Amino acid sequence: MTALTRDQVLETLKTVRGPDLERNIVELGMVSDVFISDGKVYFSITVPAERARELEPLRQAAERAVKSMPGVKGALVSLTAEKKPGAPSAAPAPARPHAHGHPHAHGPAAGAPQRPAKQNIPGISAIIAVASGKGGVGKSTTAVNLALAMKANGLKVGILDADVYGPSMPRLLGIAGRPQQIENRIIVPMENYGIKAMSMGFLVDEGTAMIWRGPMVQSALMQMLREVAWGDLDVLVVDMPPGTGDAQLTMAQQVPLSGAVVVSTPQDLALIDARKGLNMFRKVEVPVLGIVENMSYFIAPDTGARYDIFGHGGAKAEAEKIGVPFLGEVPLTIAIRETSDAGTPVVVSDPEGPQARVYREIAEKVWQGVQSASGRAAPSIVFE
Ligand SMILES: Nc1ncnc2c1ncn2[C@@H]1O[C@H](COP(=O)(O)OP(=O)(O)OP(=O)(O)O)[C@@H](O)[C@H]1O
Repeated sequence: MTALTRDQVLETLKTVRGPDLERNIVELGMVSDVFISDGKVYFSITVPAERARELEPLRQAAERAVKSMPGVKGALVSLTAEKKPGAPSAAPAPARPHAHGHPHAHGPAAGAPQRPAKQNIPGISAIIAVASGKGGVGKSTTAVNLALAMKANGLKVGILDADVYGPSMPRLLGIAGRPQQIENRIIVPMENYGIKAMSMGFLVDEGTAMIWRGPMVQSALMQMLREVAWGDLDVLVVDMPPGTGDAQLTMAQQVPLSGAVVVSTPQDLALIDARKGLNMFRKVEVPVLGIVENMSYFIAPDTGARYDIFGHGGAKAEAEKIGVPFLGEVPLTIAIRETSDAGTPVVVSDPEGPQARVYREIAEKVWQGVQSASGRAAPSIVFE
C-alpha cells in the first residue's frame, strides 16, 4: 500500500462543503497544513470565532471524511478561530496592575480589577515558569538543571515541558516511551532522576505538534497541567515556549504561576528580548523571580581558563537597572552541552562539579524568591 499523502487528504476534504454550502472547505482556504504521522491525520479548520459552536458539525463531517479514507488510522481535526487583525486576543489581558495590587496578596484588594481566578493545582505548592525572550538561549537546559538542582536541594520537583512545538524534556531527561493513563483520562507522569516530568513529546510523535494552532496548544497544556497525577510537589517547573507572543502571554496568564525566571545570554539583542519577557510577566502580574545569564563566559575544556568573550555581565547590569533579582551566571561549557544531549544533565552527571554548584545556587535563590512571593505581598516590580 502506498503511503497516505496530504494531497489525497485535501482531495477528500474537497467533498466537504463550506459553512454556507457554497464551495468546499479546501477551496475556501479554511484547512490548515495537513500533518500525517503514523497513519493519523491532523489538521485544523479556521472559522470565524463567533461561528465556532455552530460549525461543530462541519468539523465532524471533515473528520468523518478523512477517517473513511483507506489507510487512515485516525484523525484529529480541530476548529480554530482566526483572530482579526487588531481585534483583542481571545484571552484578554487583565486590567493594568493596581499600584499595590499583587496576585499573591491575601484577599482581593478593595476595588481591585476583576480577573478570572486562576485555579491552583491541588498538591502543587508552587509553579514557576522558565522563559526566554527568544529561542536558543538555553532556556530548556536551564529549566531542567534548575529543576534537578531544586531536587538536589531537597525539594519535591516536577517539570512540565510547555514547549509544545519543540518539546525537549524527553531528550534532556533521557526518557522514552509513553506515559500510562489511569481512570478518568488522568495521566501518570514519567519520571527520571527523582523528578516527575510531562511533555507533549511523550504523547505525540516528533513533528506532530508542529501544525497545532493556539486553541489546541492551550488545551494540551491545560491537560498536562491538570489531568496529570503530579502528586505532592513543592515546585513544578514549567519550561515555557520561547518568545513573548500571544501564545506565551495566554499561557503565562492561564497557568497559576508563583513566579518566573527569565533566561538570557549576555548579548544586547538577547537582552532586549529578555526585557520583553519580563514585561510579559508584569502584564499578567506574575512576580519575576530573576534573570539567569546563560553562556555567560567560556571555560576552556583543556586548561579550565575562563574567557569573558560574550560581553559577560550584560544580564546582571540589566537586572540591576530594572530592579529584578540577578540569579546567577552559567558558563558556556562543553560539559553542559554534552550532558544535555546525552540525557544526563550536568546537575545529575557531575553533582559535585562547578556547573552543578552554579545551578544549585540559582535554585536556592529561586526558592527563596518563591517563598517571599507567596509568604507576603512582595513589592510590585516597577519597570522603566
Ligand atoms: N551553558 C551552556 N553551555 C553550553 N551549551 C549550552 C549551554 N546552555 C545551552 N546550551 C546548548 O545550547 C543549545 C540550545 O539550548 P536549549 O535547547 O536549552 O535552548 P532553548 O532556549 O530552550 O532553545 P529553544 O528555542 O529550542 O527552546 C543546546 O544545544 C544546549 O545544549
